[in-house]
Amino acid sequence: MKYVINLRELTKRFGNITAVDKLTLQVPPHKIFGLLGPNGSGKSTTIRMICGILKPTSGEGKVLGYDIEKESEKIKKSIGYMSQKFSLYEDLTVIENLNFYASVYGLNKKETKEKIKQIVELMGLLGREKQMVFALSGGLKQRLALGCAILHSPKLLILDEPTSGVDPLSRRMFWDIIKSLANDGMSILVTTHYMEEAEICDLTAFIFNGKLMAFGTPSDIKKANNLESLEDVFIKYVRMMNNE
Ligand SMILES: Nc1ncnc2c1ncn2[C@@H]1O[C@H](COP(=O)(O)OP(=O)(O)OP(=O)(O)O)[C@@H](O)[C@H]1O
Repeated sequence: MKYVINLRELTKRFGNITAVDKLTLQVPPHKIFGLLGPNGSGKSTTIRMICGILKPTSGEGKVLGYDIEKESEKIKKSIGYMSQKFSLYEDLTVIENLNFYASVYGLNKKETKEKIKQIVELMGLLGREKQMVFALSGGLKQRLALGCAILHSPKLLILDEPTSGVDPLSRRMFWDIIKSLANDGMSILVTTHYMEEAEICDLTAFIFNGKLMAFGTPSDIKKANNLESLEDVFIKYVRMMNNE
């Protein structure tokens, strides 16, 4: 497969608001792809269309080779999704949460046992299997949520602001895991407001008012703008959009 995400002129309007405006981009496999933009720029709307849960007003898109309108069920089964809200059951233990998601994904007994063992180790949750989720720190909850999102070994993992509200050490550990998943062949789409995280991505896209402003590697985008950091690029675009 040439592209895991292939969008052509993808557009979503809500009444007279154009949340996503003729978005065209292609993301090759095995990359960490960062979707960047200020609040309300259209990132979540784009992600909802990519996941097949929101129909575009016009344009088209393929995700893992599947059409986002006609084959949304196949997309839903092949992707992993984690948002800042974590979707964990607070009154269940770590292992009960993992078992629950394994059954949702239809894993058999043997797969469940093997996969959970692997994930508990990878996420640094060894020894905490029987702890209740409500008693875990934000960073541990975040890694457990990530573990639940990858139980079915998705080819594409979508992370919507996954590190909001967790401390710097937890963020560092989280990104080390993301990098190792990408090294093992997973493709990753991540949105973040932290530009130092965006610098880690292999590819980034900046969207403002639903429109694509830049797409490329962090170093190409910095070079094209003659700036030293993605934070400077981000600020430049915000000022341009505000006509400052
Ligand atoms: N269901 C909806 N109905 C009406 N307007 C919507 C709906 N969903 C999003 N919007 C509008 O579309 C625009 C893009 O919103 P979106 O949530 O995609 O932005 P975002 O980049 O994800 O923002 P944030 O960083 O705050 O999560 C905003 O103006 C928002 O108010």
